[in-house]
Amino acid sequence: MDQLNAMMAGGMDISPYLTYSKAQWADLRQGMPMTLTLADLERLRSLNDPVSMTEVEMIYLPLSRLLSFYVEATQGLHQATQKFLGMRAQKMPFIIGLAGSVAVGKSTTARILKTLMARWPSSPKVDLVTTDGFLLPNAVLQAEGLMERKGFPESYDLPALLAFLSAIKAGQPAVRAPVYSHLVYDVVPGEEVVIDQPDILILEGLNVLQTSRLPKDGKAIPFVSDFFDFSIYIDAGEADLRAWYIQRFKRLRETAFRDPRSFFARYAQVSEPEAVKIATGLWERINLVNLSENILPTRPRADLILRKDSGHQVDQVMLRKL
Ligand SMILES: Nc1ncnc2c1ncn2[C@@H]1O[C@H](COP(=O)(O)OP(=O)(O)O)[C@@H](O)[C@H]1O
Ligand SMILES: CC(C)(COP(=O)(O)O)[C@@H](O)C(=O)NCCC(=O)O
Repeated sequence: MDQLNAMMAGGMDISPYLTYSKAQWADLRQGMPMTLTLADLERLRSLNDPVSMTEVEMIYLPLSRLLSFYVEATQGLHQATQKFLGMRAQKMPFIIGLAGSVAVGKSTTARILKTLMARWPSSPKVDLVTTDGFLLPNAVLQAEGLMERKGFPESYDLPALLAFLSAIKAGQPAVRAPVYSHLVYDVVPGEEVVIDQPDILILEGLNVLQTSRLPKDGKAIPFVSDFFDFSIYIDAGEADLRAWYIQRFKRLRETAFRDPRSFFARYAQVSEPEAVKIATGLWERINLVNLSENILPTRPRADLILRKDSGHQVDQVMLRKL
């Protein structure tokens, strides 16, 4: 600690990250071939996310190259342990955690990375799971007074998420995960996804880097991030996130909210100023509080931080060096 203080007093750079501008990061693509078409990108992009082919070239291809090195190195390390122990070679899935605020664009990034990695020459099996499936059902949230805390740590079935990750890491076949519907705003009873021994799993969600639950009864509870081989945090300023959330809400009024099954169907009927007021309220009461209390504090735990500018474009990349 004394040494750390001395370094800080001496003005030494002790940031654990290397920081790259967009252009510097883009250079690190090197020979990584473009394997996405514009049609692929249009299919992968979420509502209100203007991600472009240039963004894929400059940001996601270098990241795909970096991940290909990490996956190979991690598999090599795992094989070394198995060789040392005289064990039969067994596959160990590489797990990537993807965190960030509501409306930052995690889903689009996750789907682009999944597709790019699945198209590596080794054709790995890549799966994507979102943590919303592990939210407690609305009936439970209502009974516990947590409807306005959806997305907060206490709104998830953490033991179920940890059991899921531990089964995946152990290489178990056909591991099941529950499914959430944004349309009905609830977990879908009886619906599940089956994850069958992937080479790579992306786990995407607001709180995947969170650590705040302290051991109960002296028993240590693992963090979700203990299962990660690599983690990414998508970062943006609060004013931009708020604007994107409200813009998306307005666009959802013209699309998903028109579906009579939509939990928010009533918001398709109100005037636009009224809808903006409702979206601002949801942002301020729920998502902003969650961002400042539970999500943003986890940013320094990520291996890589993608920072977006107000146009939704990544303008800076920070890669952990320590
Ligand atoms: N009320 C809603 N109805 C339908 N789709 C929604 C709704 N809210 C969010 N979505 C969609 O759900 C996905 C996840 O959204 P979110 O949790 O805000 O994360 P992110 O924007 O970081 O991907 C996005 O693809 C978004 O378009
Ligand atoms: C479903 C979510 C909690 C995101 O869950 P995640 O997949 O990140 O675990 C979020 O998109 C959400 O709906 N938040 C509640 C407040 C709101 O309606 O905006």
